[in-house]
Amino acid sequence: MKPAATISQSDIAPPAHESALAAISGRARDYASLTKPRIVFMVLITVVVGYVLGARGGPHPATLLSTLVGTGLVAASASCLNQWMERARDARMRRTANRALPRKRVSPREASILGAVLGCAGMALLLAGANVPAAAVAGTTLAMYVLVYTPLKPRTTLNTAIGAIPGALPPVIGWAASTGTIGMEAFALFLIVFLWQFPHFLAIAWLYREDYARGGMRMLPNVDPDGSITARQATLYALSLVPASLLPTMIGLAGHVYFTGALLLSLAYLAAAVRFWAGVSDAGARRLLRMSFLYLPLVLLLLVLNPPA
Ligand code: HEM
Ligand SMILES: CC(C)=CCC/C(C)=C/CC/C(C)=C/COP(=O)(O)OP(=O)(O)O
Repeated sequence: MKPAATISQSDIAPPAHESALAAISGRARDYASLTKPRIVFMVLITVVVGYVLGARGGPHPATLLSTLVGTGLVAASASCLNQWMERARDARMRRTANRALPRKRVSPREASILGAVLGCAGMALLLAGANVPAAAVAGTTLAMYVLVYTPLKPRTTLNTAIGAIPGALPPVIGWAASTGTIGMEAFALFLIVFLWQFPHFLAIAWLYREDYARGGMRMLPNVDPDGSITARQATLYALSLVPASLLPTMIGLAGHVYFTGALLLSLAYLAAAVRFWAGVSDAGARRLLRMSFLYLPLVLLLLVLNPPA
């Protein structure tokens, strides 16, 4: 029988090419995580909706593709630069301490270069493959997110109201890419996503209030310990989202099935906010956050599926 002592490391270690592949895929995962892929995906859904509604009757696949890839790259750049700027604060918060920068799996220099390259590539693609209005809105979105919202996070609780502007501009990018203009319809899409964000991030701000305080971020729950103002604000914004959700039908952008669906969904979102307000709790905030993840994709789907009669 072969004595145990003769079993060498090479008997159990993976072959060299396999560990090299694992190291490369680990690196790729670290870089990809800097782009917050799930948020970029959701942002791109709002872009598609803006584009398709603007292009009813004749979407141009090549322009749509350039718009999506271009905006995706710009949004990825925004997240990357945001994490580069917040690396020290992210290290102090549990939710973000495991990110690639605080864990030192990617260097600040690499992240800033990646952010700049993604941003330039995305802007160039939008200019070449979409149009100037779409590129201008995307550039404004990037600048507002990175140069205004991100530096304001540790300074004022108004940061989120300002961050909601770049958050709501992506459907306008889509609309501008397909129509070359920014009109009333683009404003209706902007308004829905803008108002939708308040209950979304106020629920998050409540759930992570201790974490935000550790990181020195000024969020409403940090100056509102019993959550009454936070929950009231979430409810008021959910309430204003009810008429805003109906606007697309009123301005001839969507039909009556959309109207009914949007009414029911916005009332359900409002009910979750009211329930959170009636008895502020983590469970209530979690329900409201889950409802936010349900409301937006469904309303956007109805918008695309139900054109005006
Ligand atoms: C001021 C505006 C916003 C703020 C402060 C905000 C904040 C956040 C935070 C902190 C999370 C992480 C929650 C967690 O880890 O449990 C999150 C998740 C998410 N947000 Fe927002 N958000 C905003 C706007 C938006 C917009 C405009 C979209 C897309 C249209 C969006 C889509 C998402 C998605 C899809 C997730 C889940 C991502 C994941 O699980 O990785 N958010 N948001
Ligand atoms: C085209 C383009 C530039 C699109 C960008 C749109 C975008 C990134 C929307 C997200 C909005 C937002 C304020 C997210 C929260 O970031 P956060 O910094 O509060 O999140 P964190 O605390 O998890 O870092």
